[in-house]
Amino acid sequence: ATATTDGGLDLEVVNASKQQQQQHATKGILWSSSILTIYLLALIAVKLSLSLVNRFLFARRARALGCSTSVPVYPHKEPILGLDSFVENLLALRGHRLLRLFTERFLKYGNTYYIISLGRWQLMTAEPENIKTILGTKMEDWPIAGPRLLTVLPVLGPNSVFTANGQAWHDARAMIRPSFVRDQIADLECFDRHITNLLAAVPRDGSTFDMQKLLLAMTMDSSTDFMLGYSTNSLTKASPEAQQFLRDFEYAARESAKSGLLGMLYFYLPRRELTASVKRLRAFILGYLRRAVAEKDRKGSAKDRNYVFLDEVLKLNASEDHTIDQILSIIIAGRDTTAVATAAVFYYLARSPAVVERVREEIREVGEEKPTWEQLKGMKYLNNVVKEGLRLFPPVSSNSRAANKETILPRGGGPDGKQPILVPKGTPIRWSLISMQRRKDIFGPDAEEFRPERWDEGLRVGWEYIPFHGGPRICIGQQFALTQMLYTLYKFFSTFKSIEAREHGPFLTRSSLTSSFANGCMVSVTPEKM
Ligand code: HEM
Repeated sequence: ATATTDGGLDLEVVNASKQQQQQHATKGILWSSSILTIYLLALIAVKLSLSLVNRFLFARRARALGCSTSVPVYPHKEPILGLDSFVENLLALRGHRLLRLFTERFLKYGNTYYIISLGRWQLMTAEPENIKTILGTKMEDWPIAGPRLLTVLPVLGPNSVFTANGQAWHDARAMIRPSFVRDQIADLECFDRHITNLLAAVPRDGSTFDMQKLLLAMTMDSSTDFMLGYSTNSLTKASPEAQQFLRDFEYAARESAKSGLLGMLYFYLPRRELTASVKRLRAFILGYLRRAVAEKDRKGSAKDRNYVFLDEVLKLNASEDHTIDQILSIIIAGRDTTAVATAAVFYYLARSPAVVERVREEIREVGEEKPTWEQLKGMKYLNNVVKEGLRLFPPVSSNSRAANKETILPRGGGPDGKQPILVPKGTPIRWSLISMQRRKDIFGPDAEEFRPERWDEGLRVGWEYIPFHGGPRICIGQQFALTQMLYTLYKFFSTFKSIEAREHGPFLTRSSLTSSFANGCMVSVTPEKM
């Protein structure tokens, strides 16, 4: 290019070379984006082929192991993340119909089926043989993991009896087991004190009250009494610290349920309030722990009762943190469950006057103001009433685990769902006790009805009825809970002639750490002594 007076050629030349540069750049971009596209397509193709190969190999292994490869699948409209079922779950959760939705799906798709849960295949089951395998015969293949772990992890940490697996779980369970031997459970003084407080709080003028709320207060009072030796006394005169403990406990339980729902996402959300609540909960227990240490050798302490869990645990010289982990676990495991299970019995009794009459007859036969453990256990009908309540509304209505290796479940495959299936490593599984314990093919056509007499008619059940689960991790507080329920019912129907339902809407349940009545258990009583 030569110079001109106005420099025009120079400009043209510059413009031309700019254009060329731009063309080069555009070509470069196009080139690299096509390479990227080819690379991505190749990656997808490789992934797809690998997944097809894996599927093929998996199916071959399954067949070689005698497993069926045909397992029902939820008919997703959005089959990548499974957002359709997720939204359906969320809506049901908000409408307090999640448990009902689980049951409806089992009726539609079979007692074991696959569903996508936020991009991940998950198994659902209401099959006793599968649950027996997960909790019993192949427990090692199905540790506490996935949603079940996430739900309690923020509050209990990884070393509590309720969250740990393997040796850590063995150690934690061994630490608390001696505290649940029969002699302790049969000490009814503690229950008596708190049921007396509950009875005093029941309105005598026939007005409506929430039985579930009273029972939640009572079980918190009795479990803190049993564990710490001092009760929160929420039914009578809760101290400001006890009131704060109750608030923190409720808050932590609510937040835990959220973490179960949101999964790992929850751990990225700000959790300052939860951290503060958990810190206060632990400090509350620590206060009693240190007091127990100080009082260990001192006589005549001001404790509410003679047998105290904490005193027994101190003998083991475990660290403060470890002890607090276990105490918090037991309160979380035992408080709401026992309250809701008892509320469920009241819920059904409030709708079954003939059953109440039989219960009162049996109480009259015993005729004691304060029955013994043996007398309570000998009350056949009352025990059946409790059993039937726990069948229709087990407070741990649904639960889950995840496979830590490729493993076999005995049911779910083939046209009748009765053949074994091979489950890939990492698969989470959720079971629904409430759906299983209401199955008509197990409990008969009237499975949805409250009929305690069914337990006297030769009904033979094993893993079909497991409100406390089964296997090595069976609820350690089962006898504690049953005794408290029997004692509560005995004292209640020694005091009141009848109980009436004051709410007749559908059976709505709130799903949190455990299940509960979404709108409480609204009843009134007839204030007449026997
Ligand atoms: C009606 C009342 C109760 C019901 C329905 C119930 C139910 C259950 C269930 C289903 C489990 C197994 C959870 C799992 O493996 O994921 C469990 C575990 C447990 N429960 Fe209960 N429970 C009740 C009351 C209690 C009480 C009163 C206590 C203690 C005072 C208690 C303490 C525990 C503990 C510590 C575990 C963990 C056991 C382990 O993993 O080794 N529960 N409970």
